[in-house]
Amino acid sequence: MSVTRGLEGVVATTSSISSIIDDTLTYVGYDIDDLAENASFEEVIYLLWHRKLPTKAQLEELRDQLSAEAGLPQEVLDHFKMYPIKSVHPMAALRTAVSLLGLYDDEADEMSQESNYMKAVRLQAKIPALITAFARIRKGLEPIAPRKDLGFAANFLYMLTGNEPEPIAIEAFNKALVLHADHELNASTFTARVCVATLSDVYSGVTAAIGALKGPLHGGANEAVMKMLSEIGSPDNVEAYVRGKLDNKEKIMGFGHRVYRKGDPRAKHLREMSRKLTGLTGEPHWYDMSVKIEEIVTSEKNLPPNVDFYSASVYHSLGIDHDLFTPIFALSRVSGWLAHILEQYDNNRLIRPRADYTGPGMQKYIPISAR
Ligand SMILES: CC(=O)SCCNC(=O)CCNC(=O)[C@H](O)C(C)(C)COP(=O)(O)OP(=O)(O)OC[C@H]1O[C@@H](n2cnc3c(N)ncnc32)[C@H](O)[C@@H]1OP(=O)(O)O
Ligand SMILES: O=C([O-])CC(=O)C(=O)O
Repeated sequence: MSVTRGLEGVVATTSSISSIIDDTLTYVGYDIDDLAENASFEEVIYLLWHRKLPTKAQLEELRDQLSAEAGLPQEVLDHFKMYPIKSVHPMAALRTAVSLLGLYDDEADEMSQESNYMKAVRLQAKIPALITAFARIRKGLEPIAPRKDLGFAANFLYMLTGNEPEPIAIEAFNKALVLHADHELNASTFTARVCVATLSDVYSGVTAAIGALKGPLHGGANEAVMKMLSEIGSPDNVEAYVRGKLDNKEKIMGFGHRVYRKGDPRAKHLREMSRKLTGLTGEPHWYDMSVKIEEIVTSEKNLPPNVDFYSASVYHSLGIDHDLFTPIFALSRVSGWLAHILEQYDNNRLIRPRADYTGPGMQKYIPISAR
């Protein structure tokens, strides 16, 4: 048997949701640059789930459904209060809470297309409520219900802080959500598909995907980037810090990618947002440090930044706690996970590769008294 480590380059499914060809990312054939500049996140959700952009009426219907499904069972809110709330990571809380949500959905195991679609709507609507409720409860604050007059991006920031966000914050956050929504067969999406290919339920698929996204080689890198920027502290310290890490053969978080070679097309949008927002908050050093890191890593290792690198300083500039960065990635990416889960159910086959066994040959059982 020949083994492809990390399944690099292995084509494991067909999909009509998103594609990466020659470093160009498209959702259903729409270039990510076009969508980032023009689309609302709700339009992108519709696009990923229906493979077409919505009409005004279809978009309104989706917005109404999301708004109607945003409430959380009281049991889930009470559960947060049982967690070691000061120390638990919000990604672990989200993973557990999504699994718990499944217990309060009477249709969790119902497998019809309509029922699975409505579970997708429910999860997309409730995940922002879960993240913001957790973020508030751990600070001793009450959760805030979403407002009907605000869009998805604005509502998240509103539910987090209780304040109506500035237009520039809404624009930046919407763009970040659009950019993170789907990404072909990345690790968390593959995890979701493997899980539901056993004909397990939607909640199990999303719970598994959150677990995969949490790791620092995947979605967890955005929080790790902010930790690195905070440790560096000032542009003057970048050179010594980065060269020290590279000399020690340590990875610089937010750089490199399994698929992109020339660069991640999402990074330039986040870079520009980082420049703008850090200027507006009077903290340009976050951007200046990031640019200096990029210069060194690109010239020394020929590794361009990925989507996680500049998203860190963008979210920081929006006043978001650093450990919420990866849950925010999940809040966007769940739209893609759900599209892939529905696609997997529509044309399912169990996903079960093989392993090349490297352990000992046949052995005879030795009784414990003789070992
Ligand atoms: C949304 C996302 O998931 S985007 C990715 C987010 N993750 C990160 O930013 C974490 C940092 N980056 C990485 O760990 C990697 O680039 C990955 C995991 C994203 C992709 O990695 P892979 O395709 O598996 O490449 P792999 O880890 O095997 O690295 C190949 C070589 O490049 C080096 N390399 C890769 N990324 C980095 C990095 N960020 N910093 C320094 N060196 C790196 C490796 O050390 C390795 O060098 P070697 O051949 O001399 O041993
Ligand atoms: O595709 C990948 O391997 C990781 C990534 O960039 C993403 O999930 O957005």
